[in-house]
Amino acid sequence: MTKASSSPSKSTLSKVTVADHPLILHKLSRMRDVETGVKEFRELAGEISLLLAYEAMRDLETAPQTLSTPIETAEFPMLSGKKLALVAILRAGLIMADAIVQLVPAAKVGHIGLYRDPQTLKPVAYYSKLPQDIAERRVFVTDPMLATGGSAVAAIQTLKDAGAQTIKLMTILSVPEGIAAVHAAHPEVEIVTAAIDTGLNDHGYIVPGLGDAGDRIYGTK
Ligand SMILES: O=P(O)(O)OC[C@H]1O[C@H](OP(=O)(O)OP(=O)(O)O)[C@H](O)[C@@H]1O
Ligand SMILES: O=c1cc[nH]c(=O)[nH]1
Ligand SMILES: [Mg+2]
Repeated sequence: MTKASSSPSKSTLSKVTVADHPLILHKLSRMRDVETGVKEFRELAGEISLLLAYEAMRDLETAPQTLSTPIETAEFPMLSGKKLALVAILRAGLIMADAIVQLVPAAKVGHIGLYRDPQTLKPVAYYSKLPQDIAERRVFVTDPMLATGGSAVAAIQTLKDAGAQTIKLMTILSVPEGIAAVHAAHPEVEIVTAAIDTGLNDHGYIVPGLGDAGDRIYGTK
């Protein structure tokens, strides 16, 4: 039996935040359970995504704005700075972006379609649609699984090619191999994840993991 995710709080890895809040860990354990069905799996993925966004967006800028409460007029913090974009790596990342957009409804949403070839484990690109002003936005890339890192590396490169400059990667499960791959290719990209698992099996699946996230979200297996 593998010991599940004993990642250090807030991580000691540079540029990696492990959001190991008890609520997140409990929900993640429910997601891992092979008995958890499609409906609950989706709900849990959405709930964890909201909690991860709380952590990932902690450094959003605010600026004081003058407002009147029913009691008095004063200055209060409102979001300022760069506008936001959520970019989902299809398919599985869509569930995260769909949840997070509830928190930041003015964010634009981009989609990058990639699937991992089961033999080579290399990402195959099949779609890309990004906000035209992506260069001016803070970008949060969403994908529940960071395994070999090939998909995240490719997606971030697509974003950079389109002009994106400020990019954070949000994942539910990561492994050291995937984190290393992202940081080898894109050292400045911060990663916010719920857990860092042990590693990968011979098929490139995260161990102990939760299986194929896309298949579990969409019921395709
Ligand atoms: O780090 P990597 O080794 O690249 O693996 C991670 C990728 O694999 C999964 O997508 P998948 O290819 O299964 O596509 P799907 O979301 O359509 O199921 C997952 O959602 C990531 O995008
Ligand atoms: O464990 C894994 C690895 C890649 N993609 C998944 O969906 N799950
Ligand atoms: Mg999949």
